[in-house]
Amino acid sequence: MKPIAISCGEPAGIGPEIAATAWKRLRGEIPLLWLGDPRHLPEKTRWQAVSGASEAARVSATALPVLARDFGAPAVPGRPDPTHAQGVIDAIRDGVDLVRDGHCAALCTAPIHKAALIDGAGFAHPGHTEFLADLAGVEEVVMMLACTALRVVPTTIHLPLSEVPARLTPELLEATIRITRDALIRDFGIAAPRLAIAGLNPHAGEDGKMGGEEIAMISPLLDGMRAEGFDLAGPLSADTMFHAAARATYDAAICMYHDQALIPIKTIDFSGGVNVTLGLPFIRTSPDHGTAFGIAGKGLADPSSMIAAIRMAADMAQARATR
Ligand SMILES: NC(=O)C1=CN([C@@H]2O[C@H](COP(=O)(O)OP(=O)(O)OC[C@H]3O[C@@H](n4cnc5c(N)ncnc54)[C@H](O)[C@@H]3O)[C@@H](O)[C@H]2O)C=CC1
Ligand SMILES: NCC(=O)COP(=O)(O)O
Repeated sequence: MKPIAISCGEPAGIGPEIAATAWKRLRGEIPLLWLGDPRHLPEKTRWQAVSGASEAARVSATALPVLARDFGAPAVPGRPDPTHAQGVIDAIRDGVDLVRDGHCAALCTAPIHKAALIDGAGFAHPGHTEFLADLAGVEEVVMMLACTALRVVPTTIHLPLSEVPARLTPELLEATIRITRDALIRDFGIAAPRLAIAGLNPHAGEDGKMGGEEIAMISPLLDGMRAEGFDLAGPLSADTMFHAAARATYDAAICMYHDQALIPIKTIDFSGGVNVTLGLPFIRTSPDHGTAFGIAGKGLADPSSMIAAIRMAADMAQARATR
């Protein structure tokens, strides 16, 4: 198979070390191509500079293939350096180009420190999700986090909580539901996806006594989409839709804002969760965690989520190739 491109992420975080460990565990199984400055990899990493994806596919069983960029300076674990910011952004761009041009099967991004990119390079996006949508020229994309026990989707993503109600429009919620359902069918092999939709307010608004968005917007939209054949439950109380028996009734939970979606999944399975962007013209996954500055460079980082993200990218690519 073609390699999975891995963008380096924040060099002062755990991204380089979990990519190196993931290569050790996956070599011989999934070819990789790491994009970044090789000085930022752990010292003992067995890596090899390559000129592109086909060379990466050949060497990946014996060394971590690296498409090298010079970021100008080594990294100090835990201390992001603003001079690295442009290199971090360029590595993501390289990954997108490799995947869009058909050289790599998918892109798996290591975590970035958003503030460092904003301060160091004027990065205009709150995260990969929005940046990748911009690079792909796509209006609407969806963030989904998935583990064995749960899939969650935040309808609004990287927003201050105070801005959520105004940004939560029927158009956005409808697009989120449609993109999620299409992806569950296409990439996750679920023929008739069941979606559970959270309310915004406590007790899903308690019949309008604790907020009006459910009655005014969410319920009418869901009714209209049910008439079209969508299998939708809700709006549901967010506090009671994530226990095991409730999870068994749906394939993905559509939530109204970031923490409503991410707290349950990171609580249930922090090490196995994968962040996947739906609605892009290419495959992108990522570990569910961030840069973990406190443990960077200490050999303590758990590579499980990165490995799960690479495996999911490879599985999605395989599924698309065989259809
Ligand atoms: N996809 C991305 O680029 C993401 C980037 N971030 C960024 O990461 C930075 C730090 O965010 P935080 O909220 O502190 O979350 P974090 O996930 O970096 O850390 C939260 C806690 O989990 C631990 N942890 C995280 N990953 C671990 C691993 N693989 N093994 C062992 N322990 C691990 C950390 O040591 C810390 O105690 C922020 O700048 C945030 O924006 C956060 C999430 C995703
Ligand atoms: N909390 C999830 C997160 O911040 C990941 O964002 P993105 O960089 O994948 O858009």
